Amino acid sequence: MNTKTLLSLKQIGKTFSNGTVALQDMSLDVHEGSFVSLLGPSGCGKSTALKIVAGLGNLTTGSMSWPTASVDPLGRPDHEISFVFQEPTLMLWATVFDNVWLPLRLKGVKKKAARAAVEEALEMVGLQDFAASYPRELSGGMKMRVSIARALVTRPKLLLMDEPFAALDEITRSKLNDDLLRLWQKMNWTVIFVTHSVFESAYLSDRIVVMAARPGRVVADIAVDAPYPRDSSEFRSSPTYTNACNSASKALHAAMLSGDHM
Ligand SMILES: Nc1ncnc2c1ncn2[C@@H]1O[C@H](COP(=O)(O)OP(=O)(O)OP(=O)(O)O)[C@@H](O)[C@H]1O
Repeated sequence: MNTKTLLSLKQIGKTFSNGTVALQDMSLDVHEGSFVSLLGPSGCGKSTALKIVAGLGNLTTGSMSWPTASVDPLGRPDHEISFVFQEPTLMLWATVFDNVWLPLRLKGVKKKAARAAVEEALEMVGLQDFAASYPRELSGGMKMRVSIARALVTRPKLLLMDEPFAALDEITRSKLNDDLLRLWQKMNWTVIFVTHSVFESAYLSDRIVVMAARPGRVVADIAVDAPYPRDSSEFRSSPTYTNACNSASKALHAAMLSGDHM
């Protein structure tokens, strides 16, 4: 396993101007190529942590560093992060192709020059035949696939996913879980995945970081020591999966008792 540290958070804290302590003393080293889930009750700071990693929010205390990544003069990783949100956030008036082209377009890449990359991204998520479709013509799962294609068209090193499948039905979610794992292995990404689901975190990740609220903090760090690819039915009935679910459930339960997140 790769043990190079891609991202290091050292005792980071975030207090919003209204006084809410969204994160306190959060430390986390994320290894290159790992799949880390942030699991926790509502309000424990999962999204805040993800936004800070994406450079979308400032730290109040602590530090964040990228020991192995190339960085710009402000210390931000250079074009290597993509973000996938719970809502696909597609442009409804634009075709699937144009939606996926957007991140490249924002970097000044013309449509013709972007064509190969967009087509490759669509193929990776199984939507090569839908380039000319509009979002209204797609199912919820397909819209999320477009959102993932848009995230991977820039070939990111780190993929940040904020409850990407939470709004989908169980079957679609399970299929997208498998497709995500397949892509993760193929693309050699590092993934930080926010979820409320113990089962999803245990199925997907090699590490589950459990957080508690008020103040948002890390309360458990659970390794899911099983190789990939994970055969869905076999892995879900394995002791490793069951133990990971039990440990994560217990930690989550304790986290919920320790916070007044109701
Ligand atoms: N811009 C903001 N201003 C003030 N408080 C905020 C802001 N954004 C988030 N918070 C608060 O910070 C805390 C952490 O929020 P955050 O969205 O990171 O939690 P979360 O774990 O992602 O929750 P959920 O699972 O419900 O999405 C919450 O108490 C939230 O109300």
